[in-house]
Amino acid sequence: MKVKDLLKGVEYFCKDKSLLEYEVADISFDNRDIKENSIFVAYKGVSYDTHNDINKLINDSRIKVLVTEKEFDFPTIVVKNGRRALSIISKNFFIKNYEPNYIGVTGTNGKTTTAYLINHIVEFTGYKTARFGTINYKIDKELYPSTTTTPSTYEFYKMLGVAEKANCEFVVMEVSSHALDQDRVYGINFNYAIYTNLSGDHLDYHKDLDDYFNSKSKLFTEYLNGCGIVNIDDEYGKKLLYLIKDNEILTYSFNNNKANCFVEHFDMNLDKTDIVLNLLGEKIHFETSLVGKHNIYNLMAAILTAHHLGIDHDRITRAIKTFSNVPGRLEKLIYNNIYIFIDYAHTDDALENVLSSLRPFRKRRIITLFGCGGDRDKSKRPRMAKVAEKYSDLVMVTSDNPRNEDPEKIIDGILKGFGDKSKVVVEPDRREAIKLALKEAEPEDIVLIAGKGHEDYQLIKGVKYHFDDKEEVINFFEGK
Ligand SMILES: CC(=O)N[C@H]1[C@@H](OP(=O)(O)OP(=O)(O)OC[C@H]2O[C@@H](n3ccc(=O)[nH]c3=O)[C@H](O)[C@@H]2O)O[C@H](CO)[C@@H](O)[C@@H]1O[C@H](C)C(=O)N[C@@H](C)C(=O)N[C@H](CCC(=O)O)C(=O)O
Ligand SMILES: Nc1ncnc2c1ncn2[C@@H]1O[C@H](COP(=O)(O)OP(=O)(O)OP(=O)(O)O)[C@@H](O)[C@H]1O
Ligand SMILES: N[C@H](CCC[C@H](N)C(=O)O)C(=O)O
Ligand SMILES: [Mg+2]
Repeated sequence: MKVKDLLKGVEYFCKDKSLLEYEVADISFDNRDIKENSIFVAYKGVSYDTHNDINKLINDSRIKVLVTEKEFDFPTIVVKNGRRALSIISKNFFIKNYEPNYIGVTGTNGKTTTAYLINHIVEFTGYKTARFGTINYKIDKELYPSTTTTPSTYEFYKMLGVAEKANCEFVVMEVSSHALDQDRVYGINFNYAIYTNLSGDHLDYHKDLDDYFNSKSKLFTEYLNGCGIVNIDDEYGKKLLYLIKDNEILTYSFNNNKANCFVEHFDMNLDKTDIVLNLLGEKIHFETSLVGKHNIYNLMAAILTAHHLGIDHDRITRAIKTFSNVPGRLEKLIYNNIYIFIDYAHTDDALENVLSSLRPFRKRRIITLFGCGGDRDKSKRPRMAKVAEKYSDLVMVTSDNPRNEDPEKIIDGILKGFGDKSKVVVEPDRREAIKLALKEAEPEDIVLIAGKGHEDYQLIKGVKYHFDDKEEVINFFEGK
């Protein structure tokens, strides 16, 4: 493709116009992965600035043209923002004329579940979809491993190119605060933007909660051209209402009857929930295998979206009835009448939601096992301990993904949050900790194994080991 065609929609300055006439075969942006005959886009990233390698890059024969954020004493194409340029260049390279219905979900918790629900309802209705998120990326029936919750911009547009060829009419995706901050989806106009909630997480990356919120709100203020769907039980959700301009807004709340969707009635046990919602004045009654009050929020967000898309209520309720579960989200296993739940709760808010949902069904004890990820927000560690202590009869503190941190140090951070350590057991080896928890459990106990959900690995000092909470439970009881 010609460089000038790749640059359509990018503001640039180029002294040597002949660069624009070059033909390139791919896009590069990483010095460890330079493609033959490519245009290289340099930018200052979170931890690395490829401008520092410019002298090597200019002499690399695989690179035909360089796009930079500053001028050098050799010709480059100069742009103000390299990340944004990379997004538009990737879009022009991979996509021809693709205008599906884009549905983006953001918020601290509930993105994956809400995106799965929406995707399911839309597929049930007969549309072809693409879905991007934490667990995997899906294009029609094809699954791809997920790298980050929202793919990097190059990967994102590459996948959209595949979705275009597969004629997917919908793209349902999680849009993380990191992705918004890093312009990974720059170039897309979302038809729907959904806000779930905001609570303490990622404060290693974002300066504070307001900064975290500002990144999330970009989905509504910069990327939305359609309908915003907002949880108004959340304080930041209320703020968001004032920021959304020139777009329709639909709201949801548990019991605020001024919201466009709220709960009239619900009846929940550990297997299913029966719900009556008020949906823009009409009652909608359905049963779901999802449990937990937080999932009612996810359901409201999904149902509002489906309703606005014009999907009739009967079809929505039938779709929800056939929705089984999201892997690793309150995934239930029962052995010897012990109820074991695997859940991805890795923030205090998520843990609070899950444990407060399980607590009413406690016949005997609640045993909670969790750890915290290394190289991630340290402030959530003691807060998670506090929540675990509040709802549990026994807490097993272990490792999550230590990454490059010392597991003992992470555990020390967690232990600071407990008021009373008498019901806390520490076992840094997650496999051993799961065994201990299950050995300890007796019929009618509830065991919550939190933090890793669907993950089938453990990251320790740069090495990815196979590890799967669910597999550990099955092995324990089935003696493998
Ligand atoms: C901190 C962070 O978010 N980093 C992400 C970000 O990095 P960045 O673009 O700023 O890149 P950088 O590492 O500073 O590098 C800048 C440039 O130099 C290049 N480079 C870099 C290193 C090098 O040796 N050579 C080199 O050429 C890079 O390719 C890039 O072009 O952009 C990259 C591409 O989009 C991401 O892969 C990378 O995610 C890292 C791997 C990561 O772990 N991110 C996590 C925290 C994350 O994004 N999580 C969110 C939220 C999950 C949730 O919702 O809870 C997610 O969306 O998954
Ligand atoms: N609406 C919600 N409000 C609060 N907590 C929730 C909600 N939905 C799910 N959770 C809790 O958060 C965990 C993660 O849920 P989910 O994967 O749907 O969220 P996510 O936003 O995609 O998370 P991540 O950013 O880690 O991918 C669940 O396992 C559950 O414990
Ligand atoms: N998207 C989240 C996932 C955390 C999952 C948890 N198991 C951990 O490793 O901390 C993050 O990257 O912070
Ligand atoms: Mg997710």
